[in-house]
Amino acid sequence: MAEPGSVQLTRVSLMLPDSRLILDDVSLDLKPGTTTALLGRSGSGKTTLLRMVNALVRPTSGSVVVDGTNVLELSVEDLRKLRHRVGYVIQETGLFPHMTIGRNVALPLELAGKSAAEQERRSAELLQLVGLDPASFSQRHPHQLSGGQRQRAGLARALASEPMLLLLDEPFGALDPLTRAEMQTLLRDLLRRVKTTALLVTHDLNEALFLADNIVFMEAGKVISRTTPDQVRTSLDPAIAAYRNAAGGNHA
Ligand SMILES: Nc1ncnc2c1ncn2[C@@H]1O[C@H](COP(=O)(O)OP(=O)(O)OP(=O)(O)O)[C@@H](O)[C@H]1O
Repeated sequence: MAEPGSVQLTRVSLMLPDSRLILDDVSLDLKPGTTTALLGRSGSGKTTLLRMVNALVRPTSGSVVVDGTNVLELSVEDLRKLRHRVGYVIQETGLFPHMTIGRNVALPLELAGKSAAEQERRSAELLQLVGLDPASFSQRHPHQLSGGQRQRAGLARALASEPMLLLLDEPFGALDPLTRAEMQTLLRDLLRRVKTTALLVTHDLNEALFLADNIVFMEAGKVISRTTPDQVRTSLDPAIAAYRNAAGGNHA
């Protein structure tokens, strides 16, 4: 039996109807409880690859296996169940604007059939966990929060269903450097505590070095290097050295 949170993408490619090859024979193996960062230039295919994990994008060839199950063969109903077990955080948070923060965070719990009391209790606990005082934030709407606070609420919602897998697509891309550093520390602490598998798309090498166990570099739809933070810090590979030089280095 596959361990919860294991992910194997094997030789996936995506060719668009106009014959553009967006992903070219990419394989990725995420071990349970580890964090993998995808780094690469804009347009190299990082988001597309991440979205393949929960079948938001389907490859034209190759397989996508989560917890031992080929997600490309799942029924609509089973795919829905799988997505409930996957936390998804994007730059724009995806919070519903017409719902309060408390309701937004509780939504996965409601979908999982939890009682109203349980939803309220867990939602307050999760807000606390990401550093938002429930008494002050539960009843507000997303537009009444700063970008950083919204990102915290988005993270709380992603954690609500105790996900086996967290997909993080440039989660802190829109934040100022100080708030971003705060959120990176928060995420690192959370990842250590909840021990979920995580896949992080980022442009920021320092973010990858700070958060990830494994770093995968992409270029033009291909994986060009699979490394670890320690290897990146000392690598003589010119492509990796170029990233290092561009990043300057604060967490590294
Ligand atoms: N639905 C789509 N239809 C057509 N082309 C697409 C679609 N989605 C992505 N692409 C193209 O696929 C390529 C890879 O896009 P993707 O968003 O995966 O890159 P990325 O590495 O995440 O970029 P960024 O860092 O800018 O977010 C780009 O050339 C993009 O224009």
